[in-house]
Amino acid sequence: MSVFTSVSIPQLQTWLQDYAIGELVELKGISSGITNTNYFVTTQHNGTQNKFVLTLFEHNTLEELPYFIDLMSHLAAHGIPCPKPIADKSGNSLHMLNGKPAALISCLNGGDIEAPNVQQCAAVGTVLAKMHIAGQSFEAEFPQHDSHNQRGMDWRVKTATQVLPHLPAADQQLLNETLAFQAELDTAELPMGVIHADLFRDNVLFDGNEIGGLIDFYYACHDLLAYDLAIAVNDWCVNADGSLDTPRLEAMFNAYQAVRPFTSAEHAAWPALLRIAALRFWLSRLYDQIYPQAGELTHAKDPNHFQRILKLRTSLAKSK
Ligand SMILES: Nc1ncnc2c1ncn2[C@@H]1O[C@H](COP(=O)(O)OP(=O)(O)O)[C@@H](O)[C@H]1O
Ligand SMILES: N[C@@H](CCOP(=O)(O)O)C(=O)O
Repeated sequence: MSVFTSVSIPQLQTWLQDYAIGELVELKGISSGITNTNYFVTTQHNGTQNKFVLTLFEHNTLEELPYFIDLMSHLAAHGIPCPKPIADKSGNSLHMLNGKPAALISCLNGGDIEAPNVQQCAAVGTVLAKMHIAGQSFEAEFPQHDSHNQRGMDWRVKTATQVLPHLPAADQQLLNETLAFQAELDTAELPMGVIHADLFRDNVLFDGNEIGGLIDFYYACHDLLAYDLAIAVNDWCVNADGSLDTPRLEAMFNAYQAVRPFTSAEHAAWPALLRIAALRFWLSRLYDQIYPQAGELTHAKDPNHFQRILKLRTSLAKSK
């Protein structure tokens, strides 16, 4: 159950008085999700019912959030299917609620899929490339935003230090070898921009083979564009043992290239980026396992899955 901060109906009714979205009809906690508190909110306005998602941010300060709110507004305005933040009567989309920063966003259609098919992987490749392109005008429009990378190189190095003493010798060796590899990796020629940074299957809503939308932009940041595709490939295009499934990989990769072709430097770095992307999620899952947050982690995620992926991507990179 992922409602960490409860909101009562009278509390929300008071909060919604600043918005022009009508009367509250229903408030329903969302059980999936592991980071923030989310509710479905239904209102009635001029005889029409509208559905929204209310998010209470459990780990971000109010100051950190405008980047994500402005990013979603920008992407939605540029045709990327993603939630649109709802502004109040004064034009503000961020407010405190029950001691937490909170925002209302539009509710998208569809649900997440466990076992994606080739068409769905292609659709993700296409939308991710379009998002990367739309991100360029976002960075030009909002140069003042500090896009803090919560899971970048500094975090990976710090987290590795925290988990290393708890690992068996073989995993320590794998981790040390990968840390040395990422420190040596020359990324100077690789295009950067806004990345989603966590485009896993649970962050894309599908209606059949059609994308309803991308959600959970709260790791978005300025980083290597091809790394974002590597993150998605490592979740969407793998078999149960972590090996890459060629038809899904080709579908996602080619669909991405059709919209934003890789540079030759990105092609050369691709095996390395798959490896770094595996490291990032191995580390976060290890950290959550070794240092569980009391009452918070409701859906434990298996670090060994990403250890296997990292080993496989390491062999792949060495074979190139
Ligand atoms: N804009 C949205 N439209 C529809 N459903 C949403 C939307 N945002 C979140 N959800 C639902 O809420 C769930 C949790 O959201 P998510 O952002 O992944 O939470 P967390 O950040 O806590 O992991 C999603 O799996 C999805 O079912
Ligand atoms: N999609 C990730 C979870 C999000 O990352 P975290 O750093 O918040 O744990 C996963 O499946 O591990």
